[in-house]
Amino acid sequence: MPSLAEEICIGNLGSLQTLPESFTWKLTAADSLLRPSSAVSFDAVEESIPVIDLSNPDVTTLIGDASKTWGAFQIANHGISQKLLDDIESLSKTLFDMPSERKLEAASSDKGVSGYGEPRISPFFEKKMWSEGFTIADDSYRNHFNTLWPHDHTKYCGIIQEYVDEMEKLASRLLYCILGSLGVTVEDIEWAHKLEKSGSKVGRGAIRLNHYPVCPEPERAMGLAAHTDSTILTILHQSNTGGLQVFREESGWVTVEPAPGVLVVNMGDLFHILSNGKIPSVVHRAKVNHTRSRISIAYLWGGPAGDVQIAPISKLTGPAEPSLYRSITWKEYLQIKYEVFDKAMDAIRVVNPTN
Ligand SMILES: C=C1C[C@]23C[C@H]1CC[C@H]2[C@@]12CCC[C@@](C)(C(=O)O1)[C@H]2[C@@H]3C(=O)O
Ligand SMILES: O=C(O)CCC(=O)C(=O)O
Ligand SMILES: [Fe+2]
Repeated sequence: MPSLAEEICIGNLGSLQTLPESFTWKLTAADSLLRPSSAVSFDAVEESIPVIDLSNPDVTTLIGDASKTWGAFQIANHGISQKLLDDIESLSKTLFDMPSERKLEAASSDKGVSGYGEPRISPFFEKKMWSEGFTIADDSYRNHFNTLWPHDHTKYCGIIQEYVDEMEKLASRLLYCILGSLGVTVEDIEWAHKLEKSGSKVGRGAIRLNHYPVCPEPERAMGLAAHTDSTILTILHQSNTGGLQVFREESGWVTVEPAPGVLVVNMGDLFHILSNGKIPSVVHRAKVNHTRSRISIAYLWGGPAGDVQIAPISKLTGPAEPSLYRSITWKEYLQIKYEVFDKAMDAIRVVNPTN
């Protein structure tokens, strides 16, 4: 008979019959570091973020409006095949269905972010989150996949490779579209111009496979705590079970209902910097479920590879609108974020903005 302490392991949360104290969220300001006002409730309001058809001739206006008001939207007719979405979802299922000990063999090392484990934001919260996941941030996933699937790793690595290629193309297409709505062209940003010319083969992103097991007391638990993504933008595929909520000051928490083949797009902190504050980075979280486990796959896009500086676009700054943030590389931003978390944007804000 294992002791209670042994039973509570992130790899087998789904087998627990009661919610341990360490997983019970009280929704005080400490549970929602980014927007204390968002801590007030577990409930969501009856509103929804727009679904935008990418083949609509008004796509630029629609996407521009949604990213400015919500910092998030959903997309249909995005060109990602249903087969690829199904493939990566079943890869995730196969992984999370493994016994805890097997999954832990692919655990991320202390130094690395890649591999199996808790969400990266966990250390900033008092309570534990009801989820497990696998992060792909560099090529080390190939070794992990070798350990997890000695016979099938080539097939699974192929799916990841294809997913990364397709998502990178889609992410840059969305960037160009949102820039267009701000009256900016790719030529206005040196790195974006290079990216466009190279057919977006020089960008950088990460994938996070998230699994939220069934939970005995979903009302008091949290799958993934309120956060913003440290990206330019994130493209999220959620399985047919919902759980994602986005926060808007005017509305409160809004549930993003899953629909077949529809992807969610979130604006991240780097887009906020790039747009000199015109595009909000959306605060979002994942709730859990009593009867159904849930999988989501996030493609976190950081834009340019290498040590390229991301700065407010000069066309969007001027005497009346001074640059609000200093320039920063993605790597540097991630370092700051995982030192000071909710204060990361303040840490790079220009104190007395002049031009
Ligand atoms: C490239 C990134 C972006 C990371 C950190 C690193 C690898 C994993 C990403 C996520 C994925 C899950 C949510 C998040 C908030 C987390 O805990 O890990 C993300 C975080 C961020 O957007 O800050
Ligand atoms: O599971 C979800 O719906 C949200 C996941 C998420 O926010 C992330 O991976 O960054
Ligand atoms: Fe996120």
